[in-house]
Amino acid sequence: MRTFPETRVETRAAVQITDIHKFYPTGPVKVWALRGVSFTLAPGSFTAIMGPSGSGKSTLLQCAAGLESPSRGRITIGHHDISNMSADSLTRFRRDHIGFVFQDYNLIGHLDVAANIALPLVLGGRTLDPVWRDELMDAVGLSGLESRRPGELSGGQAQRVAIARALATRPTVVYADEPTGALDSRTAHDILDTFRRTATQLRQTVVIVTHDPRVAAVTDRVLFLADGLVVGALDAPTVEKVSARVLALGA
Ligand SMILES: Nc1ncnc2c1ncn2[C@@H]1O[C@H](COP(=O)(O)OP(=O)(O)OP(=O)(O)O)[C@@H](O)[C@H]1O
Repeated sequence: MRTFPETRVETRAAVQITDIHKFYPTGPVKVWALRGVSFTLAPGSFTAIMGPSGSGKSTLLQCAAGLESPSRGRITIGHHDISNMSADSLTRFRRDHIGFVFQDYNLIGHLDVAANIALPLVLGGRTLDPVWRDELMDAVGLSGLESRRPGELSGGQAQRVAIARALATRPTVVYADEPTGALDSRTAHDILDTFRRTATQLRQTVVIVTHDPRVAAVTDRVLFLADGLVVGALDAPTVEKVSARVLALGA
């Protein structure tokens, strides 16, 4: 496989999350999904977020990506504080600087694979460099499927299109919610390898939510959430160490 063509040089934190709170107004009772989460991610780092069901993982990812507004706290991506951006600025900023792999892929049914992958660039008035497109297609194992429509893909292939689309703009940070959930173990391994190489070679910051200790063990650092708080972190994780922490949290 070829190497990625470009290296980003960043001098400060790629992502800074400061004291994020988030509640959902559900009837008379507020549900506090996040209750004061702070952490910093270095450029090129690969981080997993784990925790029991309902601990706030998806909410944290959505807030960190500017898809949900936190009730309180600050989120900085590169040099930009996204917490105070107008809706229009945030939409543009997200398109250029933040990649997001949704659990249900969010592919456009009437566009083929190549057009789905190029979409974030096209929406911003740009085109996808064909060399980079081929690198991406190769990296996620989709070469030859450029003309297929999402309805003609398996779940795993659709997920890989979503990942390639999230990487297409070479964003500062890529978030992925359970990115290997629908994949067989070989493809999951290839996808994790792609994330690992983009993190290392592009200095692209990658954050994934996962329930799988084998997936978390591929990352540099695991953050553990419980009841809307970061309750622990594990550097240089192994399957055994992650499993032990997960067990202790009752995840
Ligand atoms: N749109 C919403 N409206 C109301 N409550 C919500 C909403 N989204 C999430 N919640 C609540 O916020 C809390 C955190 O949910 P979240 O989906 O972030 O957890 P999670 O750790 O990702 O869970 P899972 O592993 O089951 O996906 C839960 O109590 C959940 O019920």
